[in-house]
Amino acid sequence: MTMRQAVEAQVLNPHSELGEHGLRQILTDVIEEVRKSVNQDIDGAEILHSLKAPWLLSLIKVYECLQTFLSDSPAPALDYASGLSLQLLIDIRSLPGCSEEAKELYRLLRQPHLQALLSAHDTVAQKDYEPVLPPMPDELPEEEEATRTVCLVKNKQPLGATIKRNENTGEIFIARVIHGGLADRSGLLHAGDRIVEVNGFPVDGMEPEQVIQVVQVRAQGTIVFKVVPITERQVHNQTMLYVRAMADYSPEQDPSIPCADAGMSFKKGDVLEVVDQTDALWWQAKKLPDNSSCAGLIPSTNLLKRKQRESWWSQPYQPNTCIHTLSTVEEEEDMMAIDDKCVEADEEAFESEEDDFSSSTDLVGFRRSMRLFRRRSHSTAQPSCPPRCPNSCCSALSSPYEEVVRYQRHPQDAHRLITLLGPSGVGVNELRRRLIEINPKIFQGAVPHTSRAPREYEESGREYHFISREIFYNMIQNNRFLEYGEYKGSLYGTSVESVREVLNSGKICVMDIEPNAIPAVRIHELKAYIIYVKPPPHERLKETRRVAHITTNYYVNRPFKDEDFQEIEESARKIESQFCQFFDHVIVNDELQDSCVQMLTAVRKAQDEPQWVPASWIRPTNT
Ligand SMILES: Nc1ncnc2c1ncn2[C@@H]1O[C@H](COP(=O)(O)OP(=O)(O)OP(=O)(O)O)[C@@H](O)[C@H]1O
Repeated sequence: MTMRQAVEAQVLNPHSELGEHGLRQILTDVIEEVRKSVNQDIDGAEILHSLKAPWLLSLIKVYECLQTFLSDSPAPALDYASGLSLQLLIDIRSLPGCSEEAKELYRLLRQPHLQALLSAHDTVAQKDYEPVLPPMPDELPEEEEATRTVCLVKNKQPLGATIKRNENTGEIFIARVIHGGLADRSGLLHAGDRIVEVNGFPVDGMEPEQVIQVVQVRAQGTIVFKVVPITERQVHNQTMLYVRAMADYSPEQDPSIPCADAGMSFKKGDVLEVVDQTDALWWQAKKLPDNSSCAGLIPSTNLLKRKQRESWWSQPYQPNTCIHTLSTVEEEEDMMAIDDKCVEADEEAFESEEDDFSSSTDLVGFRRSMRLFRRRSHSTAQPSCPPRCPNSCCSALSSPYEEVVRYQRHPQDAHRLITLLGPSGVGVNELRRRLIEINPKIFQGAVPHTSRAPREYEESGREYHFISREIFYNMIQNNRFLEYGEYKGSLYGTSVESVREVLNSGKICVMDIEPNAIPAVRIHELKAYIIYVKPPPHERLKETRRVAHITTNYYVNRPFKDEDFQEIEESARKIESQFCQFFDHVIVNDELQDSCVQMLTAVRKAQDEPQWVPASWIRPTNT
């Protein structure tokens, strides 16, 4: 007999029991029938015919059974099963010589889970669902406020709430509840609740420190708060916000923080998840990657800006950094001991030196010229931003927090610009050169512009874009340069177009920059990934550069001296302290081979893995 026949037989014999098995059969059969019908092209007559099909009749019968069951709600046979079982136990125990069956029944009835089951049965049978509340006092004083008693079980972790005192009334209030802390997780204490008692001690008139002492008496165990709940709770402003810290912050050094223990320290470059911005002054945030469930207090943007202005502890990056200067770097004037064994450097020497490295057009002399220009200009006062700073770096960098979002480059999108940054002599150029050499089909530098005349062997668009001074100035006016400068009477610069050209060709553009150019490359279009090349510890620096040669302001290729190492280290310290918040990756340039491998890995990550990037790159902001 098939399943379907069985079901139909059941329908034809209405007196047979519709047991669980039968019901399952009916439902299985119905599903089967429906599946078949769906696959068939059924016309109207067939649908009508199927209305008297046995499976449909079975289904109707099931429906009717369910309806009957719902209308006759089941009533308990008795509502004192636990009492009955107790009586039974007493009776069995008093039997003089009881049978094995009676002993077994005694054992069964004594089992705690059976007793619990019978008790639950009685509770349901007696519909005894409400808690027993103490009787209401007949006469309640009208002005008495409704209080709530809150018991929290503490296990060494902090309570996760701060308190404040109303100076006029002396009343103690919960100032804020820390996101993810004990009080927050309990859901019973809220900012604005008035604390009346702690562990039975009335707290009105106490100093907040005294209240804390009462709470801290018990490091562990139950703490009982009697509170008058706030009537209108603040709506928590919990929009998801991720920021990168552009300044260091230490609650221990901040006398204005409401509760230093609840504060969270952070360093430049840390990514923070702001979980609560309800308070205008003190936000709550977690440091990513998030290891703790509990948030900490951090100053809001406005408050931190104010603190920075007051310059208490942090020295934010002063954004007068565009190297938009056309001041000519004069010939050497400063005193410096000349090493006779070395070749004195001039631009020509640098350029032929570069040409010796490789015939690659990426390795033109611009970099040396540019670096020399930069080095020399570093000793002079930094120019300030021109009125129309091309990259609005002033506004972007003066904020102590930069909003960031997680971004992963789509394979079809242009590559991110790879920028290398580091103290002069650390090996930025070496690493950049090696990267391009590894795979020139993938990596390429941008062709710079210059106002100087081409040499015999040079071709415009290969070594440089050779342009007139006027055109160069015009490009400066139109903010076309990521950075530019003047060296020995000629202008040099890297334009956005040159970088764009490389990116549009599908290659990865690799560029070395000075810190001053950071704002110019951190833009939506280029999405620069900044790799900082850091010197290794002093001994390793000396060891690895034993046979290497440095090119200084004056000489090409002379062996490294102790002063060079000191200069590199000093410059590294300055760059790190001012700009570390912009580093996406740090490579310690110890063994050259290792550094190259690290660089390839970093470049792959930059292009293929999600990274935190400024939110303004992804969506326009109002700032
Ligand atoms: N890890 C390393 N081990 C040994 N030598 C290195 C290492 N990195 C770089 N060098 C060598 O150090 C010298 C200086 O490197 P490089 O010219 O790349 O410096 P730089 O950071 O570009 O500075 P600058 O812009 O002033 O030229 C070069 O001779 C280079 O080969």
